[in-house]
Amino acid sequence: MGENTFDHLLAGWRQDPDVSRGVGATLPSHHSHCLGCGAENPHGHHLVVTRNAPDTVVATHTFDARHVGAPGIAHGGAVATVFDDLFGFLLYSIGDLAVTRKLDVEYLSPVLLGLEYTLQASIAERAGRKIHMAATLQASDGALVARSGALFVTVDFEHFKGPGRPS
Ligand SMILES: CCCCCCCC/C=C\CCCCCCCC(=O)SCCNC(=O)CCNC(=O)[C@H](O)C(C)(C)COP(=O)(O)OP(=O)(O)OC[C@H]1O[C@@H](n2cnc3c(N)ncnc32)[C@H](O)[C@@H]1OP(=O)(O)O
Repeated sequence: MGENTFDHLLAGWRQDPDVSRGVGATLPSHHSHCLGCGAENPHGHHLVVTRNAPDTVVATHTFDARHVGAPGIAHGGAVATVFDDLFGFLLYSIGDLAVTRKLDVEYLSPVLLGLEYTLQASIAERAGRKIHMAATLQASDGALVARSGALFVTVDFEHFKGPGRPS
C-alpha cells in the first residue's frame, strides 16, 4: 500500500470512524488489501460484516481450499484470522483505533471447508485502553463450533508509523 493511500486511510478514519452507522448497516472493510476483509486481497477471506446491534457485528463465512489444514478441515490459523478481523470491526462501534494484544480460540469441533458458518462478535467490557471482546462461530444448524476471546488495546495514529511501516 502506498504511503499516500495509508495516510488517506488514517485521515478518513480520523474524520469519520463510522460510529454513527446504524444497526443493520454493512461496515466498510479495514482497507482493500486487508487479509480478513479486503476485496482486493487474493489470499483474503473477503469478510462482509454487518452491525446487528450497537456493540455486536455478524458475518457469514465459507472457508475454501486456500485455508486447508488437515484435509477437508480449515486451518486453525485461518479460523483465528477470521475471528481477529471480525473483532477489528467492533472498533467501528468504539470510534478508537485499537490492536490485538491477546487472542484466544477454542476449537470445539472441526471447521469444515465448503460449509457456510455464522460468526458473531461483541464487546464484553471496556476498561481504560483495554477492550475485551468475545465471538462465536456456529454451523448452519446452530451448533457452536468455535469461540474466541480477545483483548484489544487502544493506540494512537503514531502506532501505525515508524520503521517498516508506511510513513
Ligand atoms: C477498524 C478501523 C480501521 C481503519 C483504518 C485505520 C488504519 C489501520 C488499518 C488497519 C487496522 C485494523 C485491522 C484490524 C485487524 C485485526 C486486528 C489486528 O490484527 S492488529 C495486529 C496485531 N497486533 C499487533 O500488532 C499489536 C502489537 N502489540 C503492540 O503494539 C503493543 O503490545 C500494544 C500497543 C498492544 C500495547 O502496548 P503498550 O505498551 O501501549 O501497552 P501495555 O502497557 O503493554 O498494555 C496496555 C494495557 O493492557 C494490559 N494487558 C496487556 N496484556 C494483557 C493481557 N494478556 N491480559 C490482560 N491485560 C493485559 C496492560 O496491563 C495494560 O493495562 P493498563 O492500561 O495498565 O491497565
